[in-house]
Amino acid sequence: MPTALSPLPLNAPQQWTKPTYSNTHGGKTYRPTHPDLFKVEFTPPQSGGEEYSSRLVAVRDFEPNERITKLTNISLAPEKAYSSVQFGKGQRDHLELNSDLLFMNHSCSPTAEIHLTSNNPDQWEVRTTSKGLKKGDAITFFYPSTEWDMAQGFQCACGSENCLGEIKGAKHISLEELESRSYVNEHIRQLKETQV
Ligand SMILES: C[S@@+](CC[C@H](N)C(=O)[O-])C[C@H]1O[C@@H](n2cnc3c(N)ncnc32)[C@H](O)[C@@H]1O
Repeated sequence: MPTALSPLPLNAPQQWTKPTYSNTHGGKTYRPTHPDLFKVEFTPPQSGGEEYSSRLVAVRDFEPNERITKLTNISLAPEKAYSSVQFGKGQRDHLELNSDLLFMNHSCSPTAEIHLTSNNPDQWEVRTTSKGLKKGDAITFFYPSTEWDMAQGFQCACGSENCLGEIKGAKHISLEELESRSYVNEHIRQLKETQV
C-alpha cells in the first residue's frame, strides 16, 4: 500500500531475497532477476563475513544511451542504507531496488546512469552512457548522481584515472564535478542549487 508521502509501495511487488556469496554457492538458490541483460559476479568473502566486492556484469552488448532496464520491483526503503537509492529531496525519499541492480557498484567513470527524473516511477530506468556497453563489462553508476549524503561512505576502488577517492554523496562534490562525470538527477541538482 503506498504511503501518502511516497509514490512507491512499502514492499517489493515481487518477492526478492538478496543473493550473497554463501547463499549462491553450494545451495545455488540464486536466480538472476534479469538473465538476458546482466548477472552478478560474486566474490568470496575474505574474512568470514560477507563483503561488498561483488559486481554486476552485462551479458550482452548495449548501444550508447540505451535503456538497460526500467526499475521494476522497487519499494520505499525503511531507511537510508548502503543498498538504497535516493529518488527525491525528502528524508524518506529512498528506494530499495529489490533486484540484481543492487550490485551496481559506483565508478568515477561510470558505464551507466540511473534516471529518476520522471514524476512517474514506472519510467525510472538504468541507461548506458554515450559509450554503450560490451558483454562482460561491469555496469556501474556514479553514486552522487542519486545520493546527496550517503548512509555509508567508502574509499573508492574504481581504479579510474580521475577517481575522486572517498565517496560520500553529492553534498561533498561541486556541481561542475558532478556534471563532468555523469547525468545528474533533478533532486540532486535542486539540492545543490540551494546548498549554503
Ligand atoms: C549497493 S552495494 C553494491 C554491491 C556491492 N559491491 C556488493 O558486493 O554487495 C554498495 C556498496 O558496495 C561497495 N562499493 C560500491 N562501489 C564501490 C567502489 N567503487 N569502491 C569500493 N567499494 C564500492 C561499498 O561498500 C558500497 O557501500
